[in-house]
Amino acid sequence: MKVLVADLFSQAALEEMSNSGIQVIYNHALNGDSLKAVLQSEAPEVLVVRSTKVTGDMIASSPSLEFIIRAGAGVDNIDCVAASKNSIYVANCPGKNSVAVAELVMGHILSVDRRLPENYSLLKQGKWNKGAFSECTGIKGRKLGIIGLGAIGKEVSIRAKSFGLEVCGTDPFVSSSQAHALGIEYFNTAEEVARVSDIITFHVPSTPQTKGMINSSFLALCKENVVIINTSRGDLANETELLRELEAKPGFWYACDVYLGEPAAKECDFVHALAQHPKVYGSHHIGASTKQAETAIGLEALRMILQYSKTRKVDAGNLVNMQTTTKANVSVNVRHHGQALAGLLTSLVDCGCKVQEIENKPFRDGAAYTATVYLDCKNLECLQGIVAELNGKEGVIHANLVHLG
Ligand SMILES: O=C(O)C(=O)COP(=O)(O)O
Repeated sequence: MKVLVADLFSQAALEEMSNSGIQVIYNHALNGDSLKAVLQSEAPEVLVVRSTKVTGDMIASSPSLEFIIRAGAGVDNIDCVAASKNSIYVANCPGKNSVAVAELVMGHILSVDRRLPENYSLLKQGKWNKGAFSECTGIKGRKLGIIGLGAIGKEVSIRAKSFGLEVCGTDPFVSSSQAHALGIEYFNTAEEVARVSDIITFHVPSTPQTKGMINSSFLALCKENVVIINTSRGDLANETELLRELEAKPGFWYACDVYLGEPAAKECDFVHALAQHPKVYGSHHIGASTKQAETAIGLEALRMILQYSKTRKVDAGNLVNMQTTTKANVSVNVRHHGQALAGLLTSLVDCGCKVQEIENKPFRDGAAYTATVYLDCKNLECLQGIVAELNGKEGVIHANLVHLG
């Protein structure tokens, strides 16, 4: 099997890949036309990228391609629709860079609070000004709002709590009971989080629902001195409105790792109104750029490549295309409570479903239980299997699955 790795990638994973008999082509400088040309000339079956853009045009003109791996979390740099149309799998490496991103978020929180970048720059200019920083608030006891309680949001919460922050959050795919179990105050909407938080950090992918969500109306709900942190994607912010609010509200600060129109080149000039704004602390999209995260991601990509070379299959949990996000409702009528519901929930989670809500008032004999789950079509098949199995179980009168589309 031939694998093209077209981005910076873990050396250990590259070596392991070659040792496993995989033919590896490694060229992290490939981009745009040069990537398209190598896809055609080398005809790899697998392509591994980080933020390098994989366009529909590249996909359509690479008949050898079977599998694209995003060595990271977000897959918005890959034309997943074109990949699906061409029967090419796309998979990511969920959770493998979460700690690295959460660590960066803590860095930004502390940087804004203690004005670390100004501290450095004054000293570099040969100036001492202890008095300039006496207004810093401190973060203990302040409220952190987390928009998106997935793998990264959870890691942020763990670290924030150890700094004494109170944590609240929202996520349509996480139930209030799951959030409470993590010690997170749960809200149904981002707007509710905005009203109560001193610092708000975003950990959602770029989707039609999340694009532009950091805008004037969201910021109007926030406290005057709010700090917003965006390490997710640049397009979550409406940068024009954000810049206007930074001017209008003296106490409002923004810290980010991501920007609209981020350069494809690893090193170049970057003149950007937000990045250069005095009340914005920025980093260079380095959230995942730790050796630890790179190794974890590299090994996960390697695991998938080896699995794919043997079975031509991709783990459902990693597969991000060939499916649409869909909603289903599962109801189970039980004759006696047994383990039916607990088992159902575990199986749902095992098959990759995110349980949104469960009306599981105290177990009662003869009761009906309902779970609304968001899942992938791929997992729908798996869910159908679980429901069929439940119907054969002792104590279950009837299990039903309604696909809500
Ligand atoms: O994993 C992600 O979604 C990231 O944004 C990390 O980006 P990178 O792999 O460093 O280009």
